[in-house]
Amino acid sequence: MARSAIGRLFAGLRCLPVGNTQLQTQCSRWSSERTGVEASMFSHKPRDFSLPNPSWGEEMKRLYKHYNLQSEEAAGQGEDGEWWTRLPSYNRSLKYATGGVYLSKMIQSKARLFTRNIRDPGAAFEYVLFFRNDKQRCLCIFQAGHLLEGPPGHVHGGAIATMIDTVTGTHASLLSAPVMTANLNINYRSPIPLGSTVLIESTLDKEEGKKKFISCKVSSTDGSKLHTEATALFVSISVSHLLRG
Ligand SMILES: CCCCCCCCCC(=O)SCCNC(=O)CCNC(=O)[C@H](O)C(C)(C)COP(=O)(O)OP(=O)(O)OC[C@H]1O[C@@H](n2cnc3c(N)ncnc32)[C@H](O)[C@@H]1OP(=O)(O)O
Repeated sequence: MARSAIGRLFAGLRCLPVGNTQLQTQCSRWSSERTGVEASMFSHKPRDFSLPNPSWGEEMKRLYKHYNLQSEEAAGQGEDGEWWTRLPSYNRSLKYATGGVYLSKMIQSKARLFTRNIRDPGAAFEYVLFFRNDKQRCLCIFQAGHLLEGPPGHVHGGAIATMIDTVTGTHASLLSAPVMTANLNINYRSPIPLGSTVLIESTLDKEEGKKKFISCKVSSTDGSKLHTEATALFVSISVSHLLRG
């Protein structure tokens, strides 16, 4: 019972991140044809955290416009060429799941995505993710807020790791969800000033069965400074993997 409810939830969630109105509409339709559980998932309009807010600095806004424009132009151009599509981003995914070792009522009602759980705009993780149409690359514009301080005036290494895991994990999920991070190797090359905007780019290196190898780099927005490099391994899991405890 619990497994099938969560399986349906994952199927629904795979539709959610794709910033494609047609696909979302199809998913909504698909869901409403099934049980009321999925229908209720789409009956409200959750907040999309990757839309501009007043905390965004000039560089964040400029880059957002740049990549968003590519999506809009591509939409009018058909299937040819390369373009980026923005991914919407929500702060919860478990609300309607039932049962399971971890899915107590408390968790169902209070679970929030780690990077989206601070309401104060600009205080922590401000980011927007785009994926390229061939899904070989993802790109994230990230503005690091004052709550992410590590060394004075600079971003905490754990916060950087969180963003790398988020970008590469989202990338792997786009290829085949659900996945979990099996391995993450990070080299910190130069500190990231607090409040600055950086680019996080992930590239699919190879796929081997259940494994996806993804590399990632964090750099200044003009590309002149490499802040961080990483490689990550994601392994596809069955939904029952999350229920084992
Ligand atoms: C929409 C919102 C998106 C937000 C994105 C956020 C992304 C965040 C992602 C995470 O942070 S996940 C949380 C952190 N990760 C974990 O807690 C994972 C804990 N580890 C596990 O659950 C399991 O170890 C794991 C799922 C990774 C693997 O277990 P399995 O039993 O499924 O795999 P198995 O042991 O059968 O290994 C499968 C393959 O992977 C390889 N492998 C597994 N773990 C490895 C490892 N650590 N290093 C290298 N290789 C590894 C393993 O050798 C094997 O290779 P081969 O197929 O070639 O034989």
